[in-house]
Amino acid sequence: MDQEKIYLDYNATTPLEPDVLGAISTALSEAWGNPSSSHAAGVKAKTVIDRARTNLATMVGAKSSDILFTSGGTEANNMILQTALKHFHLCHEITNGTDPSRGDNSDQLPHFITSNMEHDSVKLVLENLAEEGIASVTFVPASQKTGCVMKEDVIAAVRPSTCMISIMLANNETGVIQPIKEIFESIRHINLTRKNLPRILLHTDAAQAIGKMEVDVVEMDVDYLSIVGHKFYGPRIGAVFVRNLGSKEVPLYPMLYGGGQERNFRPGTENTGMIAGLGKAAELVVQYLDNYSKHMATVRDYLETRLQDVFGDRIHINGKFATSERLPNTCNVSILGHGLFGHMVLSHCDRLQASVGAACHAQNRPSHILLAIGIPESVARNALRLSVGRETTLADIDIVIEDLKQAVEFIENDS
Ligand SMILES: O=C(O)CC[SeH]
Repeated sequence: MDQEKIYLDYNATTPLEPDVLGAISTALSEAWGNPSSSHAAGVKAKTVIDRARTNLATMVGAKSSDILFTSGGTEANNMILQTALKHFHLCHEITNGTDPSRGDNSDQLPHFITSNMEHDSVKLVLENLAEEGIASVTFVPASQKTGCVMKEDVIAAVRPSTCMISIMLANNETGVIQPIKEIFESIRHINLTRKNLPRILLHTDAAQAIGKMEVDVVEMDVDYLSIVGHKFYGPRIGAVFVRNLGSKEVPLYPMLYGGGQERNFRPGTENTGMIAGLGKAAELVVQYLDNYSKHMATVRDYLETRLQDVFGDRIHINGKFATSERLPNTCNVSILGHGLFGHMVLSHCDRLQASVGAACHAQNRPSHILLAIGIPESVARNALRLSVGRETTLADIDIVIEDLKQAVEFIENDS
């Protein structure tokens, strides 16, 4: 009989909390009206949506009028990046000629600054804009001493045509938390001194951070923030925070045109059921974040202790830096040894369900994110990304450790 699987891939996706499922089911059965309709059925649906919007705003310290629902994180990130591109062209004269110090026309194009560790829904958007000659992009390498993008390196990358800085709040593979508040604070000072130049807009993708650590848009002083429901036990839709949405200072341009929903920023008849679920997931984070993060940290730390107990100095924790913070639930670990490739070890585990890196990346080659923070290829290709959840127990970890032990022994005896 198949033994119960132990899921340690919560950074890839999470199950719905039962209360979230209940909220979705109730909304689908009782608030099915068109939220734009003025009759009772429509008003009922709109009320559900407004309550969800308020819960999301509370979760990130925002005004509810600054929250917009999207189909997910990919749409949120694309919308924000495309907004910066359009805003550059709509609002700023492009300086003629070139900057001699650069010897090219890169200052004629909107310039983006990001890190070399972003999720593909930021990385590939910017890579494509650069390849098509529509924008110029600086991918600031993370420090190999901290796993973080350094403020000084971001500042050094700023040029007159810089229109946006987009850096994720916490990395999905290593869990390393980026110094967003510090970086954006320094850029705001630069914005104050820039005359007749594009104001540098500030975005962070908070997909992996929400539900695991405090996320406060006022404290971080961001202009935009991306929210992804299925990373914090919510449904697979998302939302964006836009500071003072509708103001000229922080613009937002629609990628879709239609019936005027979401104040014309994101038209399309609202997905009331999923929005209700997202709102409930946010409500639970507001209520229980401290418990969630403490529990996950306890379990993750126990996991790393047990790994070291069993595998000793063959264990390399990828993304653990003395001066950087990590998400409480993430352990990126390599078991050193010939043939112990991450995907091989996982394929010989009977009970563990995890990944070697981002679910949307190939699982049979070293992660570019680990290589980017200086993990040697021989270590990176043995990486396992283990991410614990709200329900993960110490007993689960004991099972996982035994599973990994037998998988490693099998591979080594077989080689
Ligand atoms: O697995 C992840 O890290 C996110 C989905 Se590509």
